[in-house]
Amino acid sequence: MVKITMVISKICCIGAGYVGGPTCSVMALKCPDIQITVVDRSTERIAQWNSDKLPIYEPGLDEVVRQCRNRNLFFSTDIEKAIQEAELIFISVNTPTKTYGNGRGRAADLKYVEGCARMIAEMSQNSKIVVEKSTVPVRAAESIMHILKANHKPGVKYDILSNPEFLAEGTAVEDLLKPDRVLIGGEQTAAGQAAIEKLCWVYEHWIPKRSIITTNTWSSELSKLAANAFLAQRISSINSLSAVCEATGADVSEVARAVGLDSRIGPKFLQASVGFGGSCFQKDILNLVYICEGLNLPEVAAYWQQVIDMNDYQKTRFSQKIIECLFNTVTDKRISILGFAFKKNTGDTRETPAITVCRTLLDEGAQLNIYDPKVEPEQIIADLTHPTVTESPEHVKRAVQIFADPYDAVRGTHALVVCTEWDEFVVCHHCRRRVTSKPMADRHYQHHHHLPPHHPSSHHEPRCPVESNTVPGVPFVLFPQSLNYERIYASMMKPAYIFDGRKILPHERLQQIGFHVQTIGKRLLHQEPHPLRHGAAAVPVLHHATNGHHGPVSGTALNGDGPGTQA
Ligand SMILES: NC(=O)C1=CN([C@@H]2O[C@H](COP(=O)(O)OP(=O)(O)OC[C@H]3O[C@@H](n4cnc5c(N)ncnc54)[C@H](O)[C@@H]3O)[C@@H](O)[C@H]2O)C=CC1
Ligand SMILES: O=C(O)[C@H]1O[C@H](OP(=O)(O)OP(=O)(O)OC[C@H]2O[C@@H](n3ccc(=O)[nH]c3=O)[C@H](O)[C@@H]2O)[C@H](O)[C@@H](O)[C@@H]1O
Repeated sequence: MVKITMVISKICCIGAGYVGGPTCSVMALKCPDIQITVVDRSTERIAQWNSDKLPIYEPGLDEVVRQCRNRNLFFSTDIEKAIQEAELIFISVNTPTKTYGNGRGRAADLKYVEGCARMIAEMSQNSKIVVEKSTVPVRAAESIMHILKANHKPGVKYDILSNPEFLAEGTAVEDLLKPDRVLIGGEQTAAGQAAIEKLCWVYEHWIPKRSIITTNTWSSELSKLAANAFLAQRISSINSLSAVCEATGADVSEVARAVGLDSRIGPKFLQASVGFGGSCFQKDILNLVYICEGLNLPEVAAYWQQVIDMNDYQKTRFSQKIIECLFNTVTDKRISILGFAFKKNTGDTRETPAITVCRTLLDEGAQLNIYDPKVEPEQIIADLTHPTVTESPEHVKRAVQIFADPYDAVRGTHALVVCTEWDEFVVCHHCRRRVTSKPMADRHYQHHHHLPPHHPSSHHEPRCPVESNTVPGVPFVLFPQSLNYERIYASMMKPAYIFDGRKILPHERLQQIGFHVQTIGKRLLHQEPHPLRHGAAAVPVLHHATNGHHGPVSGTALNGDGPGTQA
């Protein structure tokens, strides 16, 4: 190994997005001896990074930025200055799926990465280590090197490293502080190894050496695509089984638990859902498929394509189920969508499955009330009026209403659809603890049954002793808001439907309230007896009117989920 004679004192990161911003913030926090400047050509984005309202929502990020900003962390649009001063430059720009020309709809669009390479070549006056942080096709570093070498200047030398990012949105700060591994790929030459050592030195400020692994450049680039493909494949695998569960009476959570307890398989990423979203899984797998086709490996391409196809199937299947259960028509029905982000704890909506659900319902003539705690209303409208989603943006604007309060969103609607697993949808509205299972829901209900609903300003918040005694070690977490499904039920049209696209709600409890419940990977056919109400009948009896009645009343027993659902 080559000995390091110089450490890095100035870093520049091109791209102040979901990766560049959090990555450099945590790096600045942990490396106070390094000055880090994050640049972007978007003046608006940089202004937001320099303001009190950051352009992205990530738990814990505000605090990190507050500590480092204008100390050793800077956000700027002066790209030239930052490039010139830096010894090491991260390229952290977007690499979306191409929407034009060769490889349209599949290949990664490298025009922004190439743009960075050209800027670096033009502006640099001394040697640089250039680090691919963006997710790129395998051998992209070669193209970057071609551009840099073709614009050779005397005395200016470049080393290219691949250092893909594995953070997940919603847990970015946590992931960056304690990554499973940091991966650095470089050329197997003395100069390449020296560059690797320097980047290792930066990470070693806070990451144990054993967690920093080094490979050749191509392995590093491919490992990033492979990791995302494996993760997405697990979701598609469990989602494929969720369809089998619904058809047979198995419960996908039980299957996932049983399978995940095999230490060779492990429990993570086996949560069945309406489908995966996010800016990367689909784009990176499409890119992998495209690469395989280019390498004349059609069988390999088809194998990975199936992960995407299964995800599309799952999103469509869930959307169609909503329509079927609502008597095969949603025309002029108002439906509330709870959660629009592609996962909880982020305001990001890129490739969110909520778009597919909303588009399907809008195409069928439904009207939508949408609530998400973190997504900006303009973003929802922009997503749903995008040309790839609708040919009639004016119709969408008329049919969609965005709400800042979930109770306002559900009022008067025929159905409620959970598209994002936000914690506030699943905490006890009395004690604000997470309610995830039927026994837990029942304990909460028994304990709080006669208590008045919690008032946010109350200093005497009722605590649930049952829960705190039965789950030792579970941290007490307060959420700013929490949903009261009895109140929701009372305000909805009847029969009131819940479609839980995340399998997070306490379904039997909701059935007890009177809801018709449908979820992923579990058949919920029978309304169960209500053990907690005086003189409850063996089967709750629902009035089958469309409006006006706020709870189980005498009438015709509906033993199932209404016409149109599978038996
Ligand atoms: N979003 C995520 O959670 C993760 C993303 N990645 C990868 O990281 C890369 C970046 O992703 P995001 O941060 O989500 O993208 P983003 O779209 O949030 O941010 C990219 C930023 O780069 C800027 N930019 C583009 N070209 C530029 C140029 N020539 N000069 C200056 N600024 C320029 C854009 O204005 C934008 O602000 C992608 O390759 C993605 O696949 C990797 C891991 C996680
Ligand atoms: O390259 C990237 O962009 C990143 O992509 C994912 O991170 P992210 O997309 O932010 O979030 P995930 O937690 O992976 O969730 C992706 C989607 O899968 C869904 N999901 C996840 C897990 C699960 O068990 N079931 C499931 O449906 C989520 O709800 C979400 O819609 C990877 O987890 C990161 O390691 C990677 O760096």
